[in-house]
Amino acid sequence: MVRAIMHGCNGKMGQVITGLAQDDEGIAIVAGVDQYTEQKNDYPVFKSLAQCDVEADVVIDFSNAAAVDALISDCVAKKIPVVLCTTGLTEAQLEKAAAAAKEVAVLKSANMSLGINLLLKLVKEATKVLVPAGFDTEIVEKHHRLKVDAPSGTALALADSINEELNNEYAYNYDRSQVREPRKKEEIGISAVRGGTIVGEHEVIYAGPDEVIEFKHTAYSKTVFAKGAVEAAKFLAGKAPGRYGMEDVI
Ligand SMILES: NC(=O)C1=CN([C@@H]2O[C@H](COP(=O)(O)OP(=O)(O)OC[C@H]3O[C@@H](n4cnc5c(N)ncnc54)[C@H](OP(=O)(O)O)[C@@H]3O)[C@@H](O)[C@H]2O)C=CC1
Ligand SMILES: O=C(O)C1=N[C@H](C(=O)O)C[C@H](O)C1
Repeated sequence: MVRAIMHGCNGKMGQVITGLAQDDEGIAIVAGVDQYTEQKNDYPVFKSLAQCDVEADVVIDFSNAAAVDALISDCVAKKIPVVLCTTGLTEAQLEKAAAAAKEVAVLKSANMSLGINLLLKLVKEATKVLVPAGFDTEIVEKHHRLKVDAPSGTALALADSINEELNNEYAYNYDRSQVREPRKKEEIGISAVRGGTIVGEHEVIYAGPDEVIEFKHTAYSKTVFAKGAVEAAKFLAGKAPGRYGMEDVI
């Protein structure tokens, strides 16, 4: 059985994963880390990973970007693999995660669902055919009103996947309100909608001459992300240092 520490254990995703792990004989949450350590879990909760004295095989992280620097340092110090799911990381944090992967196994993914991980591949095929034929690419993401980062990590991952097929020559446009000019060809538009309890929707729109093709993924519950994170943790426990992704798990 894989022993996991849940970083951000009292948050929305932390609690869904805690529930899922209770019914899974392949994984046990042996400790948690959160800002407030009041006891609502059947495992001990610490204020930081550094303070956690419980032995574990892997850390699962769903917290917030401000917590990730310390998390990465603590994982390296303790030599524990980490499944990094928090979004909204800075360039410096992404570089820190890449450097940490030389010391421990790091699996970073903005979206743990099967559907989005398939879509990341499908958009490459679509881009290859459609962009040279004159199609423009726009991404629209929708999330619940409590989400603090925008655009979503998934929207950025989709844009990166598309841009790789375009030799990374396209710029991302998040806001057209400040200029009065036609859309540039070499850009990918990314728009964010926030409201209510929307779990997560991502649309990739290819708009061409007289025709439009749209790919859409809708998450109906946080369980799709939680299941992916649990499988990723089982996969990562015991792995050699290096960078891993959900494509290695699925
Ligand atoms: N990769 C994926 O598939 C998915 C990624 N996410 C991402 O995961 C992250 C968390 O999402 P969600 O659970 O909805 O958010 P929540 O805000 O509900 O949960 C985050 C938890 O982390 C806690 N936290 C804050 N600072 C620290 C710290 N220094 N150490 C440990 N814990 C801390 C928060 O405490 P407090 O409330 O007191 O601040 C809160 O309990 C977000 O970045 C989100 O975008 C979400 C879903 C899927
Ligand atoms: O904050 C969320 O809820 C989600 N965040 C992730 C992201 O930023 O892409 C993944 C998912 O869509 C839910």
